[in-house]
Amino acid sequence: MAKEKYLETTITQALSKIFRLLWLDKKDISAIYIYSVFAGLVALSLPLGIQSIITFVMAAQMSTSIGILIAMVLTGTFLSGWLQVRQLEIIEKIEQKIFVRYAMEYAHRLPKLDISKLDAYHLPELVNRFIDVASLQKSLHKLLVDIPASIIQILLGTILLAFYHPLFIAFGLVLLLIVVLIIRFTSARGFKTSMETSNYKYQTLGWFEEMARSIKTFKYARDTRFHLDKTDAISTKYVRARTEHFAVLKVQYWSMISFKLLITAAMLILGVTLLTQQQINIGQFIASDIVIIAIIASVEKLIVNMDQVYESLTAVEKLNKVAQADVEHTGSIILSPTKPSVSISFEDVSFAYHPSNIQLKNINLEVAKGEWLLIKGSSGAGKTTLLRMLTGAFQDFTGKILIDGIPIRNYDIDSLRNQTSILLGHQNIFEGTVLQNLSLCTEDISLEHISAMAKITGLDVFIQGLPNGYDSVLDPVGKRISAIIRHQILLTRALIGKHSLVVMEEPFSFLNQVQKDDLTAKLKADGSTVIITSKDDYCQNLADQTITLKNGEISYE
Ligand SMILES: Nc1ncnc2c1ncn2[C@@H]1O[C@H](COP(=O)(O)OP(=O)(O)OP(=O)(O)O)[C@@H](O)[C@H]1O
Repeated sequence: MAKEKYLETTITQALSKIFRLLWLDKKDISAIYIYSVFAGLVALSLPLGIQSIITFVMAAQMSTSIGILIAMVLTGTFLSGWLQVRQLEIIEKIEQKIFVRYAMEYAHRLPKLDISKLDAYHLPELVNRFIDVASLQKSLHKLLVDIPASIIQILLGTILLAFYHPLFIAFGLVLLLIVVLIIRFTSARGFKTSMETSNYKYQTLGWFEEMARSIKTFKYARDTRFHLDKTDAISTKYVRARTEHFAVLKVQYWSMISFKLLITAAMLILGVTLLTQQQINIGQFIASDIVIIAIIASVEKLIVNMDQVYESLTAVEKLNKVAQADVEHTGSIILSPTKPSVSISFEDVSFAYHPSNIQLKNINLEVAKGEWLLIKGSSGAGKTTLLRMLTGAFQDFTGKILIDGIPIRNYDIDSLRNQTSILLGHQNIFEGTVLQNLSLCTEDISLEHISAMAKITGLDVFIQGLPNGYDSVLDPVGKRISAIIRHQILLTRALIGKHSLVVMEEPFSFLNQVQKDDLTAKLKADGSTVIITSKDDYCQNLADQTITLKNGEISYE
């Protein structure tokens, strides 16, 4: 499991990321705030209306004005409810958009991720970060509605109190300043601990995924506690991180509670003093109390929603781990689809996955158009690495790799891969129908072409035996199919389309003599340049050249 690298992100950077995300919906969000201000004002009209009603009642002035005031208070209540529903509608729309935006970003970016930079990660584990869309959606409501509404309510309430006596506002502002300072100085730590908590959450999830993936290993293992011990170790770290996070939240909660206590005490004492000194009347006293209660309710809302701020910042950070991960480099030259073959040359090429361990050393080779190159070598010699270089997967090699005399880095990577028939051990079957697995729903591929390729590899017999033929659904990773069928599916997939270059790892394994001959005949007829690895003696006489790799170097022994 790769260690999370995002602990270094500061809260300011995280805030700017969430700001950039929300900026996309700035119109909707502005509407929410406009509604918030209106809702705040309407809510405050309530105490003013009640104050007037009490003044009328105290003065024993039962007139039609009371009826109008009551109607106004009721209208205000209805209006604030309506504004709330409008806000909810907008938030719902933004939440839906965020889901779709991230889903599309993940789908678009995943196949383009820079594999060389993500080597340390297990991608199926990495994409677990998508579940943070739900955390973001959940906290978004608090972030956009509840928290701003509370802040607006507190500010407006404090301003309104100033109309009763200027002392109210001075006191309120000092308290607000204290709260702001406490949040300012504790939030960086709060974000850091929130990120740590989240890291351990994903480690737990990643570990369960790993256990599930290799379930048979654990099932058939001798009496072991390894799975429990490891889970226990991660859970302990999670609990420790969470306790630290909660400690930060507690400081913030207590500062809010102190604010609440102080404002209640001060306002009540001040109110009673002003009332007894007859500086305010009973109606003003009751109204100011209603405002104070509203402020306290808002402070309480802030307290309970405090952790949601961290949750949303952390969620965006996690989601961006894939949504903003580096994508692979691509050039601008389109490899023409009309070329039947290409020439390949490696000039003094060296490559290392990690600087300390060079996998390919000073490779020099020339493959003319339409030629076959067979690469041999023992396990770990660098055969697959050499083939992968031709797919444009790695860019940070030294030396030159030229395709038709043009550096491979200059080619548009999609056009290069469209013209290359690729069969590598890293490819796999995904959960979908046989047809989807073969064609990946490429539009310009006919079923006749697909079945012709399936006939060459011998896959047609398997498909004909399936109850739903091409529409039969395969398990993830092709779990319930045999190794030969798996190979035939991947080989057929690689053959589909028109290619000027064929890059294949062990294409002939599992095939019977007829299938081998059919495959050879097809590749020879196409006239493509073919670069393959094979342990099969069958290939010996097919290739125009054969090289043997030994520890990443061409061996001339
Ligand atoms: N993604 C990777 N990150 C780091 N090292 C890697 C990676 N892929 C392969 N290697 C290492 O590079 C070396 C060459 O591996 P490669 O897969 O190219 O050999 P190979 O000749 O194809 O072996 P095999 O026949 O077993 O597939 C090995 O030491 C391997 O451990």
